[in-house]
Amino acid sequence: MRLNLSEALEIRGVRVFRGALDRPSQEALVEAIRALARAAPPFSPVTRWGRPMSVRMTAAGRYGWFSDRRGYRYVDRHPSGRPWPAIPAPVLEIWRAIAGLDRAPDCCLVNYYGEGARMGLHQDRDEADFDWPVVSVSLGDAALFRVGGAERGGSTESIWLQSGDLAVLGGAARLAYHGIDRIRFGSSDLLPKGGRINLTLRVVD
Ligand SMILES: O=C(O)CCC(=O)C(=O)O
Ligand SMILES: [Fe+2]
Repeated sequence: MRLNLSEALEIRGVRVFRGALDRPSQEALVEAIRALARAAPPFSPVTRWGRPMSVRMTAAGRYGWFSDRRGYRYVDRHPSGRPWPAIPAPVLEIWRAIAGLDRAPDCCLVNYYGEGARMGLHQDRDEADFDWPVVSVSLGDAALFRVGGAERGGSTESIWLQSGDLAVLGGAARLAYHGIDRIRFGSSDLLPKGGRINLTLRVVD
């Protein structure tokens, strides 16, 4: 992994490292995610109101995130009943560069955005310790990322996340509301069928 953290900007306290991953690094990540998805096939979680989410998901690590009519939670197994695969080494390298060596992430959540997929404004608050950041990696098509404050209903700002960008929700922005309004389908040629992959690295418990 070649990481370039020199081009940093901030949106509502969320740090964005533009072009942090060069093309070979992005391709290496996609390869690793392909292998992960063979071991833990992506699925469409259902919200607690019974609606399938437009994003497909899978995960690696000790925990993956799951949702059904009982609500949202971390679980230690893929829906198949098998444990989640290990977090790929290049993904761990990104975490170490941002969050250091003291703690490895427990979860690498993998979100797949096809044409028309989006993710509503939410906080990442199912983790036990908000001192650890959530580190997000964007691969493939550009995505309109919206960020607000720690309270629902406040003002928001938006930025297009591009393939190879990292975003870090940490410090005062750890509980910032955020979401993906839309993707610009087909804007990147990283993924042969188009779409976007987002990875989020999290310390869970
Ligand atoms: O796709 C993204 O960039 C954000 C994903 C996200 O917020 C999440 O998985 O909690
Ligand atoms: Fe999130």
